[in-house]
Amino acid sequence: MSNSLRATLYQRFEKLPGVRLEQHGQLLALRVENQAASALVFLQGAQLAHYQRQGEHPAIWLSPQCTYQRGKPLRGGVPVCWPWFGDLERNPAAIRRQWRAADAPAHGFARNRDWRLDDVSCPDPERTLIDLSLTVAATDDAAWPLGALLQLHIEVSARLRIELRVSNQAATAFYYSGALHSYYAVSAIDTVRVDGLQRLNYIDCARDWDHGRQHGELAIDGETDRIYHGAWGPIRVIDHGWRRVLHLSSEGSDSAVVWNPWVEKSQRLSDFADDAYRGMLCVETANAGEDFAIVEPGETRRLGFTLRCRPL
Ligand SMILES: O=P(O)(O)OC[C@H]1O[C@@H](O)[C@H](O)[C@@H](O)[C@@H]1O
Repeated sequence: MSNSLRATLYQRFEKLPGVRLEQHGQLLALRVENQAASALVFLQGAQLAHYQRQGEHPAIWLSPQCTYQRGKPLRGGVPVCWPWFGDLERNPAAIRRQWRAADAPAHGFARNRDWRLDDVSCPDPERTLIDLSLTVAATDDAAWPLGALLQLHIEVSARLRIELRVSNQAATAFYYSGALHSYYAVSAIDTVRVDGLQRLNYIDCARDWDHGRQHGELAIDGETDRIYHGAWGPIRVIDHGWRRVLHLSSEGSDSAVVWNPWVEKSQRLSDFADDAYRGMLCVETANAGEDFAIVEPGETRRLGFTLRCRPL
């Protein structure tokens, strides 16, 4: 980012109450604090890295081992996965065909790019609104030669709301899958149960993409990597250790991904301590598996979630 752009951002936003720009390693971030909550959002990937209600435990988990490098997504927070979810090879042919380069980064390229910070506003002492965007122009991106505008709206208040809007700005329709890949902070993974997935069918990505069906609340007691289909209703992460419920409701999503790497995969993951799996759980608001989207020219699609933290 050029110095003049950086200076403009400081000039525009640092005078707002509770708003500060911060440099973390090579990355620029926006810290906001209001009477209800605090948050940290990186311009790279429009990645929220922290959200905590005043006086409570953090709701979002971020690895203390992050190295804050350009082009490398942070381990934790809410990475924006787009225009494909996970391994490109596991996506429908219509999505695979749109990528023209040899190497396909896991979870797409949006989380590695610099987004624009379009606006920050503080409509009242308990609410801060943040808007970021990323333009992918057909003409300057040979690897993904389509035209898209991505806009991410974040509300930091007593609740956390994140909405991704995907608009088609070109003459050709495109397909995508993706996710708001939330890493939630939990007291201890063995005291956590996930409610709201009962009777849903899932793809078990950790067990050869086998198919399964959820019976009862989900307890995490081994590597878990599942795409649940038909996950329209609210999902509750019940944390008995912190006596807290993370209540999630989603928009524009028919699928939810639940991921915890457990013992062995933790040892292989970048920027992740061997025992970090105990303090986090990903419940991702997704368009994944058979739930993918097509965007016609001029159309806009949305993917979003609202997080409410409630006492148990
Ligand atoms: O290490 P990454 O690319 O951030 O991905 C982390 C995980 O993200 C999850 O969404 C996937 O289901 C997992 O398979 C993957 O391991």
